[in-house]
Amino acid sequence: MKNPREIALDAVMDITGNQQYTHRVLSQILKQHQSLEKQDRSFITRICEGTIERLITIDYIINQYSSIKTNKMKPLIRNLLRISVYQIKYMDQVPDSAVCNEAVKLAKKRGFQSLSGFVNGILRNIIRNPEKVSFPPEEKDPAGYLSLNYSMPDWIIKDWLKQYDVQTVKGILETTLRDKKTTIRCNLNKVSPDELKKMLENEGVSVEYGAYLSYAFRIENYNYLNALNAFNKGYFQVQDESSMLVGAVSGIKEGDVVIDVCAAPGGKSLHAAELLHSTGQVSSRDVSDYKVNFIVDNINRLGYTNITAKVQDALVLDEESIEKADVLLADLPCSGLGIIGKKPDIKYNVTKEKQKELVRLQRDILEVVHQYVKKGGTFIYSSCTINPEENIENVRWFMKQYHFKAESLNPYLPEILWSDTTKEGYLQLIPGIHQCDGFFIARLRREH
Ligand SMILES: C[S@@+](CC[C@H](N)C(=O)[O-])C[C@H]1O[C@@H](n2cnc3c(N)ncnc32)[C@H](O)[C@@H]1O
Repeated sequence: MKNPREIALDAVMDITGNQQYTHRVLSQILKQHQSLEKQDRSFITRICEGTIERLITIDYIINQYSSIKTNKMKPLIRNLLRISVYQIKYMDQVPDSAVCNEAVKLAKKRGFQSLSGFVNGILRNIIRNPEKVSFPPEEKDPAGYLSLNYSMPDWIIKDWLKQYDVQTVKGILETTLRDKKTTIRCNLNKVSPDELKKMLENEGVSVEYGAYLSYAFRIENYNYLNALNAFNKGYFQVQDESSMLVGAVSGIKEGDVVIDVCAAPGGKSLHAAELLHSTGQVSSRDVSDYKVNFIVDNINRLGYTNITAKVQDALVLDEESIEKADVLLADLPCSGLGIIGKKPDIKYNVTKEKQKELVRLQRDILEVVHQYVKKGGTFIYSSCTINPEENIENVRWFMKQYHFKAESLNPYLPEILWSDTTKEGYLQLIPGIHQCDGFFIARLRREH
């Protein structure tokens, strides 16, 4: 029988060894161990997510106490040390000595009797001599300092420091590590925001209002979503407020035809269906059956009747859609640097080369899908990244190629989000400056 620490160790082994996504591994593991208490589930989740999120910092710390560097250690020992250091440094509720004893027991249980002394020595040394860790001085090496302190690859920090001042970069990094609430959109077709709030609170969930939209809430203290009545009844959809702003600025009117070309799991399509108030039609598309099934599940749960989902590769022209959309949503695949707080794996997987490939893919998709917009229709381009090449530079490129004009977002946005760029038709949301994920939205109108 495995205890929660061993389950967490196996999850971290799987994530780091097989390059699996943290959220997928966690959801599989938690499904396999459904009988676990809520407390144990959150303990496992916290250790896995936290260890992956802080991996650069944790390895840096271990390497200051060990003559054998983490990349030369046996994978089990390396990951056992990693989850233990995470608990020692970032989880106050666990006594350090217990973390150390449990790690030694686990090393023995997993066949590493001979290395249990090594594990014990390193962890005891970290506990006894915390001052031994030294980070590069911030003034001399800001990128190195920020990278090691906030566990972010060096090249990403250097890129951000070219675009933003140090305080903004720190804000992004701090928010990314801190902000762990789930944001939800109230399904106004079924329930009012106040009713939803009461219902969730009656189910023991902590609920806060969103920062920008009256139908957005931030929730925490629930076991899992499927265990909530309000979720099963389709009273809400998990969606970040930044992503809800796409619906807010789309200007969708009753009777409109909306096409969403990269839609799974359906956040923006479903919001569009709601904004149509049971009229019009949303065609929600993604590249595979696997992806489209997520949209279908959400349509069924939320109970909208004016939306259909189908497999359609956005790179392949769908003749029947040409000039059919009053509103086209293109929320394209991107480097995801705005949602690292929710998906920590992104920061380790993305590279400069991958970002360049994504820009090419985004432009290839735009070349095809812009044809679906009616003359005079609206085109909303969005992404969940803060990389300008995938955002404003793509929009500028697009406007040079095609007859589309940017339009002010201000009539649709809460005043607090107004800026020079929103007047020009685009909004770059930055974690730490804005109270939501990093996200980009541009609103364009087809001229002829
Ligand atoms: C940023 S996500 C979309 C999120 C979604 N709009 C929402 O609000 O829930 C990008 C999506 O693009 C899809 N995608 C990638 N390449 C595609 C292609 N060639 N055709 C259609 N969809 C594609 C991915 O499967 C992914 O679901």
